[in-house]
Amino acid sequence: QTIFPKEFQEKYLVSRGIGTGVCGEVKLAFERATCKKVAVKIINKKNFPSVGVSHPRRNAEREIEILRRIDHPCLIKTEDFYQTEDTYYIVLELMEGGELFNRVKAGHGLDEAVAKLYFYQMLMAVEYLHRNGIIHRDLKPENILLASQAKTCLIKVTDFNQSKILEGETLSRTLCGTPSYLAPEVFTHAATTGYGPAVDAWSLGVLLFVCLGGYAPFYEHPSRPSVQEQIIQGEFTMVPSKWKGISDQAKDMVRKLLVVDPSLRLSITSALKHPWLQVKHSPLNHEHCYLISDLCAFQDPAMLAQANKLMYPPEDSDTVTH
Ligand SMILES: CCC/C(=N\NC(=N)N)c1ccc(NC(=O)c2cc3cc(OC)ccc3[nH]2)cc1
Repeated sequence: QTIFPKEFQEKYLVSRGIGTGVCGEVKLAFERATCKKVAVKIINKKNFPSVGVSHPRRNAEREIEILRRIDHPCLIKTEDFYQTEDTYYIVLELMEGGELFNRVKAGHGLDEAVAKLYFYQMLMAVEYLHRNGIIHRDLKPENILLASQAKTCLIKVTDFNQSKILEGETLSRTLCGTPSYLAPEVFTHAATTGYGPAVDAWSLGVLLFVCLGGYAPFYEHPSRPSVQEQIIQGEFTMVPSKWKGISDQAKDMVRKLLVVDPSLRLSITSALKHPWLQVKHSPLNHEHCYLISDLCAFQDPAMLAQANKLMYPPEDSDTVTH
């Protein structure tokens, strides 16, 4: 049973567990003064053995640093923060819709229009992270939270435990000197240990595949190669019965993201320009439009124009809207 710091107890009344993760649990809590519902993520500093490269405490400190830096409508926001010598207590806005994982595990995919609305928001969130020198590296349905039970809702990306901050400063300091003695990889993979932002594009491809198809592209099966082998080969199947109602543009988006060679893989910015997201006949209804416009209000005007194009077909009468 988790014990909470006294000052935490004074401000919040903790209720039941609402989600579990590998590195701790999430509890529902009420702010006593306002009765406002919040989520509390409890991260035990010591609960992983200190094995492997990523030292748990450094991971947690990096995550806290990332949480402080980010501000985007599709990224989780922290409201309060407490720690004891062995546990972090992070108070977050409550995402009433829970994890995307529970929406898609039912075995069939989401409506294409809903998958598009969620995917578009994930792309905007990840594009913002990359623009701020952060690679998520652990995008999966458990880390996509839904704001409400409604199908058309805001989503937020969470869990920066595996995230990496591109060491821009060390790289720029390295490049101040005379470059003539620097090895080629300092320029190509210097900022990350072989990880580029493209890893997030691959994960978004897997996420989109699961949202549309209702099953994973790479999965354990006795008669199939290992999951790792399937991924390295980029081997996946769009089972006709599961994908028959899905548009060719949606399938094309998935295929261009699930490309093994990161230099050939669709980038996040290119994905935002893909025809599937430029539709004039978007089947999304008007409530999405405001949602997307509100979301994009945080972006630069170009993004807002982009979102409105997605939602509001041009005025000219000859545009066919299905
Ligand atoms: C600031 C911590 C970021 C984080 N994880 N970080 C980590 N694992 N290191 C994290 C991970 C999971 C969550 N989950 C939630 O907020 C959440 C709300 C919720 C509501 C539900 O039903 C209403 C069901 C599951 C839920 N998870 C929030 C944050």
